[in-house]
Amino acid sequence: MTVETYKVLTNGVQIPRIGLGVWKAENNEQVVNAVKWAIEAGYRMIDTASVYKNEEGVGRGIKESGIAREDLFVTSKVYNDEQGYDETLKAFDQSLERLGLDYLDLYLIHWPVADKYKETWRAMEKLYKDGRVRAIGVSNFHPHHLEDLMFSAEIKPMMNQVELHPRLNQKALHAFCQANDIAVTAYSPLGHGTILENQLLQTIADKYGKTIPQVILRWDVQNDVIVIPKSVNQDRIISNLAIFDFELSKEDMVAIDTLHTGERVNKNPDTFLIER
Ligand SMILES: NC(=O)C1=CN([C@@H]2O[C@H](COP(=O)(O)OP(=O)(O)OC[C@H]3O[C@@H](n4cnc5c(N)ncnc54)[C@H](OP(=O)(O)O)[C@@H]3O)[C@@H](O)[C@H]2O)C=CC1
Ligand SMILES: O=C1CO[C@H](CO)[C@@H](O)[C@@H]1O
Repeated sequence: MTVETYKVLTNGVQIPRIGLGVWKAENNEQVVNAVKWAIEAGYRMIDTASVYKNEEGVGRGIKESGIAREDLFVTSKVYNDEQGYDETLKAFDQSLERLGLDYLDLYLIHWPVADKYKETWRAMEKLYKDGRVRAIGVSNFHPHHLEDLMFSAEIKPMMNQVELHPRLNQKALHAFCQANDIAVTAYSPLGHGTILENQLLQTIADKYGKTIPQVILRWDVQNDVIVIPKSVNQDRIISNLAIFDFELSKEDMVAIDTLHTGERVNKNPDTFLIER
């Protein structure tokens, strides 16, 4: 199975299959270097968020890399305390300013804040219609949130970014998204660094002469899931991208599916916002 390095979103926009995640790359110097190393290695997508407090570093990394803006796909997100119509428009401007960019490729509602996400979505639609962002979507939305949002939305979300890794394979959510033309991005694809040792994954990795992270990331792209592994280490940044030169067999894909336990490393969208 050949996998293109880009996926086409429902509105025709091309999104790279793999990008660099930068959550917890909080020190600006660290994020600047990670972004530059990633672009140098061939990454064409960076995933940040206002709450990561590193958009300025991401912007500097992009600028110092010398890459043409149109060759890069930049995602950011509106956080929970920034939601609402006017608040979202303002948060978007602030993200752009910190990034030093004049448009985003993808803007996401970070979490489904129950009493706010519909209003927030109207602002996302405005930003999209005004040409300030090339695609809009959500993150941490369960099917019931998506159904509720789509019921009143003028423009359907083009992306749902969710926690997804071998221990939480999100099969039902993915099927729901595919049926509704919503692409899926796996965040914490390496379980936030907790799925780096496993006998089954090691056996599969050895068979292909690859590492466990490469096997997991390849499993994602073969499942038509976009991935955004985070690393601030140059060797690991380079190695995580080396997933387009091998193919997992159907048997190995199914074997990886058996690792599902339903365990999360992040919060459950149904309870997180109640705690907020
Ligand atoms: N929408 C949302 O709510 C969320 C979105 N995200 C996004 O997803 C991205 C990725 O998720 P994240 O939770 O950061 O975790 P990941 O699953 O990407 O794991 C990152 C951890 O794995 C380590 N690592 C990365 N590559 C390798 C490798 N090849 N070998 C060994 N260790 C490795 C990193 O360390 P090191 O840096 O030292 O290499 C880091 O500790 C985030 O950075 C963020 O952009 C994440 C959480 C929530
Ligand atoms: O992307 C994420 C990482 O940081 C945030 C703040 O802790 C989380 O809420 C979110 O899921």
